[in-house]
Amino acid sequence: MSSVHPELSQEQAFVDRAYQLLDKGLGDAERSMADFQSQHRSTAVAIQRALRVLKESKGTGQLVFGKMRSDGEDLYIGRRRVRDENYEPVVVGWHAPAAQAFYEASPTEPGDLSLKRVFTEEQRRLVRVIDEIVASSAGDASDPGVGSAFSDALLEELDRSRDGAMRDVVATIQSEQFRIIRAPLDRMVVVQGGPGTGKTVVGLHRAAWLAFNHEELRRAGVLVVAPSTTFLTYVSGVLPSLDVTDVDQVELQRLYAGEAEAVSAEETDTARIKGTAAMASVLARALEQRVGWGDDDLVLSLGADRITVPAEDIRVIVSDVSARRLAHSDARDQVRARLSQLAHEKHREEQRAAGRPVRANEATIRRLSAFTNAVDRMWPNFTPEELLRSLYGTQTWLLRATDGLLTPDERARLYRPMAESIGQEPWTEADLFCLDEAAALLTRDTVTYGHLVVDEAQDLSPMQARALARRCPHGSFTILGDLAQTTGPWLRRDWTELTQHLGSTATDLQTLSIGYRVPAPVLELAAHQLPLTGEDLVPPTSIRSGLGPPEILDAGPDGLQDTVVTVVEEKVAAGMSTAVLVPDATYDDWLASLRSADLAPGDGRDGDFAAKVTVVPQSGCKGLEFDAVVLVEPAELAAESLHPPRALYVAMTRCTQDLTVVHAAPLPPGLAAPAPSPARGEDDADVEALAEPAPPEDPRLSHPGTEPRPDLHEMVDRLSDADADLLRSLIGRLLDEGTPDAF
Ligand SMILES: Nc1ncnc2c1ncn2[C@@H]1O[C@H](COP(=O)(O)OP(=O)(O)OP(=O)(O)O)[C@@H](O)[C@H]1O
Repeated sequence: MSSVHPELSQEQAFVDRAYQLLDKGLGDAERSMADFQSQHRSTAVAIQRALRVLKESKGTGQLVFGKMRSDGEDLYIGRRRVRDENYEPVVVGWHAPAAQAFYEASPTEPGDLSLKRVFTEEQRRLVRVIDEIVASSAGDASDPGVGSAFSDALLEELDRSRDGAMRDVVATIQSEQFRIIRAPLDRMVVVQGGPGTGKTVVGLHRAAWLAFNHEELRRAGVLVVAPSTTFLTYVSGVLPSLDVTDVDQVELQRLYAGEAEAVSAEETDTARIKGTAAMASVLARALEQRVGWGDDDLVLSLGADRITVPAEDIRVIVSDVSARRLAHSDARDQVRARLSQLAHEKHREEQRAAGRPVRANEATIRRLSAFTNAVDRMWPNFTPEELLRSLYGTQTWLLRATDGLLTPDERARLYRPMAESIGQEPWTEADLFCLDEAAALLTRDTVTYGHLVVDEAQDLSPMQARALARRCPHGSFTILGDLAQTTGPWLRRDWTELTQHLGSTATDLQTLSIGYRVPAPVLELAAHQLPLTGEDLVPPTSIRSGLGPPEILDAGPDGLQDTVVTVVEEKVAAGMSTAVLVPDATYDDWLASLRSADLAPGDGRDGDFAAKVTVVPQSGCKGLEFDAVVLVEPAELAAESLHPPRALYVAMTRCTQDLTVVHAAPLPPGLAAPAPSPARGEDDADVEALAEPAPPEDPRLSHPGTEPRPDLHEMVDRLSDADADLLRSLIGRLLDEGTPDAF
């Protein structure tokens, strides 16, 4: 622990002044808002939102977290820009170009800096000031071991106790991370890194950094996609604390914005079939098969008169419109217009030939119920839910739609009788992505973004990747993941196939190899699982020592519950946030028994991480972290997993300090004894069988273009000059966005 820094009180005075300026700016902005609000409600609401974000970000502290000196000039770096009364910058925002040198400099590679100082603040009081680089040490890289490259500021930050919510790391971003954060936008950046290497924090900081520095991106939108509600809850505080308002966050399962929600589970094999890219072709073909006309002419009655449209002419309309590859509903509009035009022509010809007056125009013809029935027959209207449930529930249609694309067994897995109503359909997660694909075929009006950050991407199915690709038509993605942590049905050896489904051609693969979370002895034990996968997978290098080697406790046949409770009590007494990580099958029992032991555990399934103890199901632990983890009955956990060594590797790498394994059943391989040497393992055959090459582009499945979103600046343009000026200055103060200068 560092002693009190000689310049602490001087730095405290600076921090005090920065807060005073910020408080004053906020007060002024709030007063101006009050005047403004009554006149322009919608704009005022948007600004209110920005104001709230600003207040929240201030609440997290660390308004000023660093200082650097270059050529004798000092520059303070903070969570956001602060200006003085004369509008001169006092603190540079972390995302501004001027702050770059702060992040690029490290103790071993100081660059032009003669001082890099990092502050830790609590409730506006500086509790620590650490000099990472000082003139005398700058450039001294005589000890290039792993430890020397990491500053005390980083190590102290990593040692801070976890409180169930991910924090931003603006004060201690490392140079290898910063390079990824500001990597070019015009390609897909894939970040591969083991557990705890900072992929999630890097992804979130990149989203904020890009939104701040690229106005066109703010207009087009930035979206962060999280793998689950639990995970989203865990990370949701980071972006607001980074002073960004223009980044949306959503769970993968909520991308589909239609009526259906996933309410049922299904067998992995069925989910896998629904996730293959072949399913996109099945849906496109299924829809095509509902389009057409038979051999009978269309006869419309107009009082005593008849209009006859020959079958042959109707089939020409269908094939012409089909050839245009429009969205199904747009095509239907065209079919309807062409059919009414043709029917009107036939009516005119027939009436003229019979010497009778023309009785109807096109609009009248379109109102005839026989006409609407005919359009429905040749080009039926569907919602995505109607299409998918009728396809699943109609054996003959399924047979035709899947012929040559799926095996009979795969087809049989898709069949399910229709529920009584759409609202009662047992939709599953995999169904949601089939519905999303169907929606794109039907209307192509998906909301799109300029950039997507996708976390835990190793588990994506091709159909999920396609849903993401539709939302990011320019292919500007940040893909975060770890191939070693795949726990679903999509095992992959590399990222190529997935990036193809995401529709990107230019890909930049970045690797993170430093482990910031898991203590080295814990990582060492967890890494015994890697050879068991049969893959050549390498764990990260941990920079933490934690509280020593993991403990493995044999609780005996009747002692499991008592042992777990005792261990949890010890960890909580030591002040550690503790997860009890259990097999899914016994989750409810463990929640109940820890409740009855008066431990007041949070329910990890609901993202309830505020309690000191949280029960977490193994299927929902990915991406999370706690000070201490008590891993219960690993053999059971392995037995219910698709890829046992990978599931154990994920579960064992959730702690920042301490891992205890408690078991009554015999331990699984790798925990009981050293793992066998790398060889073809149990997952190996699966990898080859399951990685699915991207199919050639199917012309029926094109992706939509970008729709720019209106933003605050556009709203301003619609106001009168005086209001616009007032508002511009407000936005400048509140959002600090679109900064023309380097600060
Ligand atoms: N530069 C940094 N400064 C401080 N803390 C950091 C830094 N980088 C990473 N961390 C911390 O390390 C921990 C792990 O980071 P993160 O969750 O982003 O890793 P991950 O690679 O996404 O892990 P997983 O693969 O398990 O999802 C977090 O607590 C994060 O705040």
